[in-house]
Amino acid sequence: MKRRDLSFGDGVAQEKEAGVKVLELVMAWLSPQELASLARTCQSMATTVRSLTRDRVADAAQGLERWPVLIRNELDSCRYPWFQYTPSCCRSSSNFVRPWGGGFGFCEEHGGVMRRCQEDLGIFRLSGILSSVGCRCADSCVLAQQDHGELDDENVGCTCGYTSDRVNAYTDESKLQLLYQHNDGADVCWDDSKCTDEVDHSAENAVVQRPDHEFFEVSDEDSDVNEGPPLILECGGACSCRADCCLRVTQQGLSVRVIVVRQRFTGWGLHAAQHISKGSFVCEYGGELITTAQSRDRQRLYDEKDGSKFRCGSALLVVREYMPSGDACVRINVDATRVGNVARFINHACDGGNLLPCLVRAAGSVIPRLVLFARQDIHDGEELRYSYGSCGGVAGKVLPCHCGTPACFGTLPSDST
Ligand SMILES: C[S@@+](CC[C@H](N)C(=O)[O-])C[C@H]1O[C@@H](n2cnc3c(N)ncnc32)[C@H](O)[C@@H]1O
Repeated sequence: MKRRDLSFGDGVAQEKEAGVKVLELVMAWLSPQELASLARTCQSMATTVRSLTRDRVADAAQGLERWPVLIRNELDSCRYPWFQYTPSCCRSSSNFVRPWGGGFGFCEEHGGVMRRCQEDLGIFRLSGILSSVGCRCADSCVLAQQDHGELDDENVGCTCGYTSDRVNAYTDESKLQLLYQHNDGADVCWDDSKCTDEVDHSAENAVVQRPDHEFFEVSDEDSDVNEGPPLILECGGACSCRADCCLRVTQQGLSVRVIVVRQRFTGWGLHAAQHISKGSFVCEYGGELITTAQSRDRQRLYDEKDGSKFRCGSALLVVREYMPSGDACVRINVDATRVGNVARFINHACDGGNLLPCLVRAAGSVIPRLVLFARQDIHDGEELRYSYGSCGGVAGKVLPCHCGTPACFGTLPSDST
């Protein structure tokens, strides 16, 4: 009898047909006892596959983070979006992300998830341009001692772990130093919206991080106007310290417990599933590193498909790193729509939200990574949010903003480039 299954393409139907023929041949060969044993084996395999699938669906991180990320939808029948999980950024053609989510786990002797990722990709170890020189610390690094922003010459400590202002990026507890004293004596705060006692809620003064990008495009934009996210230099592949050194804060994947929650106006969102203290590293914005040309093509596709396949919005982020000279910037495009991590669920808030996006460049790496730190203490259950960029949408693709903050501009930021 000719079997046809109209729900599959012709190629698949032919394969199924061939499979049925093989099965018929096998059945003719086997004794009833052998057939019964084969049936039991198949049944136990099916049970294993079902439980594997269930576990993967129950864990948004597909087993690739240090703890599972639960998914909660008590609102509607919208299904959890399918995407391949990657704890960190990857090249779009890379085959290290496997359909079953397997691959690399924590691997201390090789430097943990991040270093493994970087080695697989090769792209983070390009020598030369923009890559910083690594430290020569044995085992774990020691923070450089600073007195009012001045380096103590007697105890210079590790040569990594600085901000682009040459002050320690982290405290002794590996928290981001959100407020520090510059060597001109002035207090410097990365988080402008929280520096003064009185927060200015006007839309013009809402925190402006400039998410803009291309895999590696240097352009000559005016950095007097465009301030990119703050830059941190961490230990990396060029250093001799161990993978668990205190200056690799952002290199071990998701560092706090979170949950993906379905929400009424903003689709899926990411919530804290524990108390997160101010300055803690939360996660990297993981996804496919793509070129600017690719990002434009994909954005066009996502804009067209909005309302159908990508109905909860795409997760294509453009970031610009502004050069200290002030006359050039590097554009990085990360698309977390099809390959991404938990950061793809973090929604926008016009007042800057409770997360601070920063760029981190590991010593020996060319391309910086976008990472998110808690800019304030965050309660268990609170939604995690940051500002996607300068407020206001681009003509033709204006999406309403439902952040609900007093600073709400009314529309989501979007990139026109
Ligand atoms: C990176 S995704 C964030 C996760 C997304 N909510 C989801 O369901 O996958 C960005 C998309 O989320 C939605 N979104 C994020 N913040 C929003 C906000 N404040 N108001 C309305 N929609 C928002 C928009 O559709 C946006 O294109």
